[in-house]
Amino acid sequence: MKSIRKAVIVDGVRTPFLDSGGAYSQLMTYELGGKAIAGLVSKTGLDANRVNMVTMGTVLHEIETSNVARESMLSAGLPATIPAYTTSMAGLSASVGFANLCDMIALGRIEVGIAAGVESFSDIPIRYSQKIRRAAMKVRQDSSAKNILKNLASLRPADLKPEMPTGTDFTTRKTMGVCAEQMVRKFKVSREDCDVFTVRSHRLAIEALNRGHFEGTIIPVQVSGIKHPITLDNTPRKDSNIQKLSTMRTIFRKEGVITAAGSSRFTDGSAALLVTSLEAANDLGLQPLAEVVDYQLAAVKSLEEEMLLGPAVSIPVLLARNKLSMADIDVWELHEAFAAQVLVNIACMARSEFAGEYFNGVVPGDLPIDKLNTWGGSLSLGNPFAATGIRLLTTAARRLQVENKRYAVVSSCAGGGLGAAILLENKGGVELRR
Ligand SMILES: CC(=O)SCCNC(=O)CCNC(=O)[C@H](O)C(C)(C)COP(=O)(O)OP(=O)(O)OC[C@H]1O[C@@H](n2cnc3c(N)ncnc32)[C@H](O)[C@@H]1OP(=O)(O)O
Repeated sequence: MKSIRKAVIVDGVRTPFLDSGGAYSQLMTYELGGKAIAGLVSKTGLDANRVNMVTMGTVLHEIETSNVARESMLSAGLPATIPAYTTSMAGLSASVGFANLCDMIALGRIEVGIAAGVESFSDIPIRYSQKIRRAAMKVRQDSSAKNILKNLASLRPADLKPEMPTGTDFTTRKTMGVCAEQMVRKFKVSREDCDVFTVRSHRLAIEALNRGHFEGTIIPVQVSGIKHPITLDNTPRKDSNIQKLSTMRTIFRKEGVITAAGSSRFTDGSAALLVTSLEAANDLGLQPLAEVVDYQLAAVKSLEEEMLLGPAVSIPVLLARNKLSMADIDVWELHEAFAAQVLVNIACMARSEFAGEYFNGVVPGDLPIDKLNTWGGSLSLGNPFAATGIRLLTTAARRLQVENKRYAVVSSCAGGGLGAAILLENKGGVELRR
């Protein structure tokens, strides 16, 4: 067994993120996933033969390509000899693949990995109802005309209705929006603060774009039938202002705080990131953006009241283990599932009334909003679930270099009451390859 080694993030890319139902509708999920992997290899100039493992997270599994990681890397033209596997942990699906690769690097099992994520809400697995599925299985066992007729007769017109994935949590039978509103009731964040946070997300995304922060990391995607390659996200909105947002109706609860604007949208996109051992990066002549120090996966106690409290249950544990305080972190990247959900997590960690229940009486502290998601977030950039995890890591690693800071924390909530926090450290200046 080799000793523990350092994993480093070399670089990351993503496709433009597009509202679902748009130009990526013609692509199957694996094709979209392949675009990010191919873009990463091309951007870094990596000899693909040096890649030891590919992971790809996805939430909406397409049955034909159940190991979407494998199909995506093959469609990207990577050598077939590289193993690839798909990771699934709701909104943390890509993050857990990334964490796996870091552990494999630390243990000396691999040197070079690609961690990717993909989501297409335009090609979702729509199923027949359970009654039809059962009847089909019975006919498969006995395909006599008598049995076919018997099973057909057992069906009602309503059974023919296809089942669409609804985004409803299986255990609680509630949508994420309803769950977020339930958290708002306990942690008391205001509609006004949610609107301000949403406007900020769009403003910062547009500013980051104009300042060129995404240059080179958003790879152009050519889709057949569309004349020009797609080069930009279509999600940030210039009309996201307080005047407009304050008049919008709430979506998930009449007396609630969450509007369409304050919700991340169903988005298509993919992202990929190169993670290597420090030695391999040196050997390949690649300058790492950041070292991966540690990560924490966690889950909440109550799915009813805390579904999207993942950051608040994972960040304090991660920081305590690394003897860091909230104030030691200069770069924060949190997934914005809903404006209200981000504010609830911040409130939970900052307010003494929750310290006893959640943190053994110790208040983790204030998460400085001026250091949070300063290049926009999921509200403005969109939320192709698994690809978001990789976008957050790439952004955090690049922000560390652009802002010349030491520590970054990336954190996400996820369906099923899951949460992750990842600690990155900048170990030296890098001239960003744009
Ligand atoms: C771990 C996790 O990530 S959990 C989170 C998982 N994600 C989710 O659950 C997704 C939640 N989101 C949703 O369900 C949907 O996006 C919804 C229901 C909130 C909204 O969907 P839609 O009804 O399609 O919203 P739509 O895009 O039509 O917007 C409604 C209106 O608000 C306007 N609007 C939406 N966003 C903005 C904005 N940021 N600024 C200004 N106006 C806006 C639209 O223009 C539209 O106006 P119109 O009616 O005049 O055309």
